[in-house]
Amino acid sequence: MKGKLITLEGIDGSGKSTMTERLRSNPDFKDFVFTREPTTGWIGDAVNRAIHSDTDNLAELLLFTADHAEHISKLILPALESGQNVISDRYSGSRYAYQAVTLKGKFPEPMEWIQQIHHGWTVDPDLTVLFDIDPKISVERCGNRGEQTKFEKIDFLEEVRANYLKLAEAHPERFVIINTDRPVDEIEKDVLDAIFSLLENK
Ligand SMILES: Nc1ncnc2c1ncn2[C@@H]1O[C@H](COP(=O)(O)OP(=O)(O)OP(=O)(O)O)[C@@H](O)[C@H]1O
Ligand SMILES: Cc1cn([C@H]2C[C@H](O)[C@@H](COP(=O)(O)O)O2)c(=O)[nH]c1=O
Repeated sequence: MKGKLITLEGIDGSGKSTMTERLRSNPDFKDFVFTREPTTGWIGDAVNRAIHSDTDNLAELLLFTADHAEHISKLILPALESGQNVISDRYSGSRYAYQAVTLKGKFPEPMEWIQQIHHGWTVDPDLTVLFDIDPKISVERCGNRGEQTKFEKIDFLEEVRANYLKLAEAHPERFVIINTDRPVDEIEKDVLDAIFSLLENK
């Protein structure tokens, strides 16, 4: 594969979409493919129905995972194979961090179980930028936006954050943790440093 896959991860309201828009309007990124999960396709629409309703947690994970499979085969792989760099606002890390909380008690080791069902077909990112912030701050930021998902609760997001930090500890070779309780310009500088350092080592 010739292109690089960069994913932006973090709890709700941590600033990923704000940064995605900054990168998208940066001329250095004009040839990058920007994408997101849940996707904007029909399976992504089904995911959005699930997260705004009382859907069974396992069914919800499987919908997110189906959306990921479609994303990989229709967009991620073709783009990378054609040499394009891809930036995804949320990706598999969201499943490992969020659904490991919703499926607590259903499986002895939910995060490992979820990772296992991705094995053999997912594409691991070359770089994951983890937008790290205290959920008390991010939930307050979300309060200033419109529609909320069922995940935007402080206690729940504390657990999601802990899962993200666990993933970052397990994969120091590709995770960069960025404190996003700071002005956007400062965050942007760190994000650009992380991305350019990956691309320089190509
Ligand atoms: N560094 C920052 N300082 C203050 N407010 C911010 C900062 N970054 C983003 N915000 C604001 O916080 C809110 C959430 O930001 P954003 O939508 O970028 O988060 P997100 O990580 O994409 O959230 P989600 O995953 O839930 O969609 C927005 O109202 C945004 O304007
Ligand atoms: C990909 C993915 C997402 N989620 C959660 C995270 C958010 O609460 C929503 C998506 O909303 P966004 O504001 O559009 O980012 O879904 C998840 O639980 N698992 C996933 O795999």
